[in-house]
Amino acid sequence: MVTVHNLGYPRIGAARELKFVLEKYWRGDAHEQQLQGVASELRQQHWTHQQACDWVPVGDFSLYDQVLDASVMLGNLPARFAHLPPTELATYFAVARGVQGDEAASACGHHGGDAAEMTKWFDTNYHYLVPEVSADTQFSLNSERLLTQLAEAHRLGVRAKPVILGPLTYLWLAKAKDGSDPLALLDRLLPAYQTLLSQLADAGADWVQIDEPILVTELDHNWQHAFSRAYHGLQQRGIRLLLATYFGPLRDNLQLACQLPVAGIHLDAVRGRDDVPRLADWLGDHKVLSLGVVDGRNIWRTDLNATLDWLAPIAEKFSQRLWLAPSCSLLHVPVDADVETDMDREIQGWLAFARQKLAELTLLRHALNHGRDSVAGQLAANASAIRARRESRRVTVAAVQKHFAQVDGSWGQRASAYPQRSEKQAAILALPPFPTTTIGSFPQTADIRKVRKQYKSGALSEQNYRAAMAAAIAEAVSIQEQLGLDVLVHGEAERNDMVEYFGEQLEGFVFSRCGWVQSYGSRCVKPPIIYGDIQRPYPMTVDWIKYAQSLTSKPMKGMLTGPVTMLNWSFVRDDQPRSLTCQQLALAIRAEVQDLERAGIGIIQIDEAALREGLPLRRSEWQGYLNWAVEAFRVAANGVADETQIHTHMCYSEFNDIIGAIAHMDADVITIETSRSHMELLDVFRDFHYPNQIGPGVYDIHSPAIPSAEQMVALITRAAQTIPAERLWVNPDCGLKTRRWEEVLPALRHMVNAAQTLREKAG
Ligand SMILES: CN1c2c(nc(N)[nH]c2=O)NC[C@@H]1CNc1ccc(C(=O)N[C@@H](CCC(=O)N[C@@H](CCC(=O)N[C@@H](CCC(=O)O)C(=O)O)C(=O)O)C(=O)O)cc1
Ligand SMILES: N[C@@H](CCS)C(=O)O
Ligand SMILES: [Zn+2]
Repeated sequence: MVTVHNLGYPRIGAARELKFVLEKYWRGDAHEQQLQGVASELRQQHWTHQQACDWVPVGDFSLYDQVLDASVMLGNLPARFAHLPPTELATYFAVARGVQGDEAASACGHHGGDAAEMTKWFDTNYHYLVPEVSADTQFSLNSERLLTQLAEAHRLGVRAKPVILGPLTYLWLAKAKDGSDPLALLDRLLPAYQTLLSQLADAGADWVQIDEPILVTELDHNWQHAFSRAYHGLQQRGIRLLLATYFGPLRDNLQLACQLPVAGIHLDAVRGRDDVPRLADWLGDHKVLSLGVVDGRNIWRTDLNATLDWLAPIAEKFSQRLWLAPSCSLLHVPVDADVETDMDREIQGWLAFARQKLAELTLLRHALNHGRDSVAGQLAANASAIRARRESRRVTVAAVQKHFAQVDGSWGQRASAYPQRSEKQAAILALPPFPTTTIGSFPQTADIRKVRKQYKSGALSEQNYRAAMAAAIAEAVSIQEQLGLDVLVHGEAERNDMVEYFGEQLEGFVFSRCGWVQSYGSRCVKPPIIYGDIQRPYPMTVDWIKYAQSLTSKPMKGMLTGPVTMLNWSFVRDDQPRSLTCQQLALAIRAEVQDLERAGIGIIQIDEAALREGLPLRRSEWQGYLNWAVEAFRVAANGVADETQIHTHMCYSEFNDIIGAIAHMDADVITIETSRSHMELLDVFRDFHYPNQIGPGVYDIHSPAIPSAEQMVALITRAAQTIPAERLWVNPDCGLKTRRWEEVLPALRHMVNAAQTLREKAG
């Protein structure tokens, strides 16, 4: 008998209940009790959604982030919060969001309240809070949260499988500020895990899922050895460990994984299917083989008949030792496709969100345990949905294919090299030294979002909606003129999201109404769905940018999202290589770039905020990705005359390994995140002799703190020691959409003053 289990469930709520109560709580409009009440209701609801599973994850629910939960459980909070009670909610949110202003002064000392660093969870658009460690770190177990949730689940009759982050992955995710090696802390960490497992056994847990996704990355000998050592130390009477790996194949770590003394192994059989024969051979006679056969990273229905054909011999061999699951936690997909009644019916029929994915798994279980005939009707319905998608005439568009066939190497090439282009651009733009600009978005105020909601629900006419957006743009332009910025932006008021906005206007995309996916904390994104060939039926931004330009004599930057970021932040069709879909996106963006140029816009920014996160988890595969990703950017950007200045923006701070690819993008100007690293990041640009212009961020937009002009002068002075001053721009780290005007106005005023000071100093 095959078993079905789940690795993790979306926790934000189908109607984003958790987001709304969290934000209420943070505003002081809800008590802790109310927050915990909603959280508990959500857990119950989610367990109900999963009740058909034989094992249901418990402990995957988090009020903010599962890695922060692990840090709290292991008693490892950043030292600057050490004086706060470690298990209190106020401490938890202080680490997640920082403690500001007066609160910081009283609670944490002058600058002690900075939030923990946030970064991408593997190759997803989810962000976790980075554990901070040092050579002195000590761990002490606080398992109350997990044990309470386990008791709650048991009370409700849930067949609970506690989920914990494994010790190696925890240390791998951690950053040591003192330069020490986090792996050296393993011996200090393991006793906490041993005690935890024994407590879980006492609390009646049978299986424990222990997540070690780093097993799908290239691990050196030290880490591989540490796995053996750790797991030999974690054997515990009365508890069976299911070692969960996901986001890729095990490959060179497969043998290691098979040799670990655990009771079962979960493999992502969507991305790691080629591993299955070896895993099945090497696993041994007693271990459970859990196969993630339903894609937890995408929203397409699974081809159940093909999956059954493939699974049948494995089920025969493993019998009750075969478990089925999604490939990874369902955190990365929305909750329910059935509520998407506004969506094109045909395409809705091709989709499976979290609830539908679990239903697919139980159907597979039924077919394997009781024969396919017992679910013949449902399997036939699945087959017809799969066939409908495969044969749909809406997926392939002849005009796109024809356009695509015309692309040759010249499309990615500017007419002249950077030195010639920059002279021409400088002559036209006549910008001062240290030109100031911003990254694109201005605060998305509650008013702006409310107006959009009214428009989308039909309560506001298109004319009135556009008038409201025009007013917001005009205000943003006027504010920038008053501030004295050199290159202006329109502020992106009309955009719900930098990816969704463009997807909504392109053919080949569909949109969900409620398909929210958590990005971090209470923040969510609604990734567009790419189902077919992509075309741009009409210009997407030209009217707004032209309007903004008409309000000022200063240069107005056109503002676009690049093809690689569009791809990486969407749910992408799985019937052709991602590189091909990316090229189609590139052609659509290229057409927009050329239309902006024709409309007289002389500076165009193409954001590639997600270029780096698309890097495969294994380094050996990086170059292949970078080749097509950079070429897609070049095709999008380089169809313009030398006089048009192309900017790109990347809001992350790790360029060391990809600087060659960044240089090959050949944008005239790149704006990057640097303020937190105090410009250290620029060393790599210097060492590489990066030739083009750079705008290193001088204002950390993730913090509500308002940097002074002096701080910004110091940062740019530091930057000028690394990069020639004539190639430096002055700008924030990223867009300002999540900030409030009260923070943005003084910060930008200081930024303009800082540039002025630098110009005076330079004489
Ligand atoms: C730069 N980042 C982005 C990533 N991915 C993207 N796709 N986009 C990004 O910008 N990944 C990396 C980072 C992640 N960072 C963020 C930052 C901020 C958010 C965020 O603020 N998300 C919003 C939702 C944004 C949105 O789509 N808004 C819509 C709908 C607004 C809405 O919810 N309206 C309410 C009613 C509001 C009212 O009445 O006042 C409703 O419909 O009920 C819009 O503006 O129209 C969030 O709130 O979570 C995400 C990732
Ligand atoms: N232009 C976008 C980039 C974010 S990465 C913004 O300013 O919000
Ligand atoms: Zn950014």
